[in-house]
Amino acid sequence: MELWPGAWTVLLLLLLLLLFLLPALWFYSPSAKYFFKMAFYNGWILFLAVLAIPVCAVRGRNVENMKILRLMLLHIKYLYGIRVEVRGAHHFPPSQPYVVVSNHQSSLDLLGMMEVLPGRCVPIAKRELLWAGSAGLACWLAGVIFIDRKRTGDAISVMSEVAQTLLTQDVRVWVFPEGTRNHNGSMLPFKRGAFHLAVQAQVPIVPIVMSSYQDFYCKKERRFTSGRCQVRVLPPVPTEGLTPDDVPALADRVRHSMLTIFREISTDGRGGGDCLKKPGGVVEARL
Ligand SMILES: CCCCCC/C=C\CCCCCCCCCC(=O)SCCNC(=O)CCNC(=O)[C@H](O)C(C)(C)COP(=O)(O)OP(=O)(O)OC[C@H]1O[C@@H](n2cnc3c(N)ncnc32)[C@H](O)[C@@H]1OP(=O)(O)O
Ligand SMILES: CCCCCCCC/C=C\CCCCCCCC(=O)OC[C@@H](O)COP(=O)(O)O
Repeated sequence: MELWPGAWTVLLLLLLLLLFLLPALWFYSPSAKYFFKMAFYNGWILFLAVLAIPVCAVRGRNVENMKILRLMLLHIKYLYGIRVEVRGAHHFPPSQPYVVVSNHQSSLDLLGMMEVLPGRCVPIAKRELLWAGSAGLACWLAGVIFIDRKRTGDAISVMSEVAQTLLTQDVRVWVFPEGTRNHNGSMLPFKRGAFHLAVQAQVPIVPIVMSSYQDFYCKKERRFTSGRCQVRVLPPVPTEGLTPDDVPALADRVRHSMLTIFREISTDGRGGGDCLKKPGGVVEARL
């Protein structure tokens, strides 16, 4: 086979790029490192999902498949040198349906989530995730509940169906009540779906707080190093006897308790900030 003469030069340049430029970028450019690490994170999850799909497909769409995904994802924290410390796991009610609510900083939340995910617990996710290739299909097979955030009525009726499922099929649900990722060192106002869900099903709410990632991860600064994160499970909040009228106060109370813990367990004691590092390594808080 004859190659176009210039092709050798191109191949040689590509080889040089692989051998020297990429490692050099890795070592000397934190932004490139951030980019590679995030690309690998997503790519690795997509790859693992390809492996998980046939195994999960044997059972069809089933919440028990979430155990398989969980086991397959647990090692990722070691690849990234992230120490996840879990506290308060004894607060999970032993055998009953409940609604977990947790803060949502980034797609890295998957690491903390898999660390504590209880049995028969399904996350509620935005519908767009269903189209994330193999990851979307794996999520669907594991029973992840998808909602269309652009159609409030549809999202609410899905949540109401979930309330029925909670009771009849003994499942737990994991909701990110901020409704979107938020990495600004605080928590967004909580949307009320999770709280309506818990009140409709009359099941407890289990709040979970993941400490700020800002010591080791900041999207804005393109910074991603190794680090540690604490996942704190708070005592369950009962909803027995509450009505829809009680939902706003309930949501505020839970958010307040979570924010207090978030500030307490985030390493700079203030829950980070807008990850703006001042000279001297002090993180300026923007709460
Ligand atoms: C091995 C490889 C595996 C690879 C696979 C991948 C790996 C792992 C698998 C699992 C991991 C998956 C993890 C996925 C995480 C994804 C996280 C997300 O996608 S977060 C985004 C989606 N989640 C949410 O949005 C949840 C929080 N949102 C809400 O609760 C919202 O309220 C809503 C979505 C229900 C509606 O939102 P919106 O349209 O903005 O409307 P609101 O203003 O919030 O509400 C309008 C009024 O309606 C009231 N309301 C809300 N819910 C109910 C209800 N159920 N019943 C009755 N009324 C309800 C609400 O209170 C508002 O009224 P008001 O008078 O203003 O209070
Ligand atoms: C062939 C199609 C290829 C698509 C490639 C998509 C790449 C996605 C790869 C892996 C997915 C990893 C699963 C991570 C799960 C966490 C999801 C997540 O954190 O979603 C964000 C969502 O909560 C809030 O979204 P917004 O902040 O509102 O936005």
